[in-house]
Amino acid sequence: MSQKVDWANYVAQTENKFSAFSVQDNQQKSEDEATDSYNPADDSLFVKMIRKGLVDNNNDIEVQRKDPKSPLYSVKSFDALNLKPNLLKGVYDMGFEAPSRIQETALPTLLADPCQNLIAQAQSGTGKTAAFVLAMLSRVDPKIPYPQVLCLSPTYELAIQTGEVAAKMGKFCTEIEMRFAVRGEEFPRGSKLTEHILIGTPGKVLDWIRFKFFDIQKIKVFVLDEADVMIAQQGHQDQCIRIHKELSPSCQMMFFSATYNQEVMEFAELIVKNPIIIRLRREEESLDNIAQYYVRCMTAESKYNAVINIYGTLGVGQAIIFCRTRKTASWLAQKMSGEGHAVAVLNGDLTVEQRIDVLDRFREGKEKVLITTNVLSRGIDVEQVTIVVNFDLPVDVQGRADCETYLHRIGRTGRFGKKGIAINLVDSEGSMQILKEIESHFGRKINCLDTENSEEIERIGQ
Ligand SMILES: Nc1ncnc2c1ncn2[C@@H]1O[C@H](COP(=O)(O)OP(=O)(O)OP(=O)(O)O)[C@@H](O)[C@H]1O
Repeated sequence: MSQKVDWANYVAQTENKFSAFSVQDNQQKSEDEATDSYNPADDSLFVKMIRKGLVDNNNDIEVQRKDPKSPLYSVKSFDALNLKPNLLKGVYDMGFEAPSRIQETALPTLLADPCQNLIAQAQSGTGKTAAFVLAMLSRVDPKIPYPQVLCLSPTYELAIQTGEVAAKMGKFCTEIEMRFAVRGEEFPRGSKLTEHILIGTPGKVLDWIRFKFFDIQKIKVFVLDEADVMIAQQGHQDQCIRIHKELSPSCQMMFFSATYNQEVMEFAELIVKNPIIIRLRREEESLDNIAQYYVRCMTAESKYNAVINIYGTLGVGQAIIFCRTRKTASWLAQKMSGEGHAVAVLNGDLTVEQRIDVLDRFREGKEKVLITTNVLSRGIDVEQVTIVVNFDLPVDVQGRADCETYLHRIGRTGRFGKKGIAINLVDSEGSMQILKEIESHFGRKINCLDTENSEEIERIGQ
């Protein structure tokens, strides 16, 4: 597939990304100076506990595939899914041996003739991207030189990642071309796009519709990745609905996400005509392969120490730490890197080039820890992430538990059946309350990591 993307555009030119930090040391100072009952002897116990949980991280995928309760369960092979030979070649070239449950169930619907609309839910890291990318590539007629498939993602990074998956899968479909519709991609007025697939973010796509760079009526497949946040009022509803309204009534709709709350699902069913719906029961939403814990950290110092301890457990793995605000993320990154730890920060303060550079470096393992905000909570796929830390628990604008964001955040580990650990730092009665809400929402116990309780050591590895 010839991608008309100037990759150099996406590579950061800046030598020192940390210069973009807005350091808020003063704001944190009083917390940092607070005394703490922290005991260095706890370190080794804590480290041992986490390491034990990650021993044997190569959960046997074959075993999971044969377990009907697993999201990786499948009875078919890729050969049985009626994919074009060059696509099948691409799938096998990526090292995929068999489809996951969502791939096996969604693809026959997505490839059926006449085409069917689909609203699909599957757990994070279980191959939704591959499912809709295969459908996108299958539906293209490469002989017609204009955009026929439009895929929207909530963030720049996710659009780029999806494009990279499409490029790999379509490696042998050399006649298919695609274009990113993201910040930084500019055209002279009057231009017409000739690529078959557009992958982008809603704002840029709306601009391109307005400038008539392509004819939205000719789009025959419309994919919404992270569909719930794309159509939620607090998310990108305005822009996505404006795009959706311009589509031809015969356009095939494909909505994918790991989460849909009731309200969002009702809205999705309103805007998608006669959809096939693949849904999970609440108790199926969180994955067994991600062990969830919380640590009580009643002072800023003990929160910071917990992060340092977790850093010490990483071995060959990597961690993503989620903070509520850009300020906290920058403060934490600077404090850690100031003490010689290999960490990076990715938040909205950085330019898009810097953001993609940070993510690339993290993927290459140059930094062990990525400190970020909700901007990276969804979709980002980095196989070696073994630990996710919620430095701050996710809350909505009213300050209530944001269970959907929680699930997406912890889903940055435990990709495709691997083992992962999610650790929540609880720093007040309020955050304990939020943790309890999350626990009862998913009906899953989040265990306390008590560094003085050696029985925990036994439990965490099971
Ligand atoms: N059939 C398969 N066999 C082996 N690996 C696969 C298969 N399908 C997908 N993967 C791998 O699993 C990982 C997770 O897949 P993907 O990113 O598509 O998950 P997702 O369901 O879209 O996750 P999220 O909800 O976080 O967006 C990726 O690294 C992908 O390459």
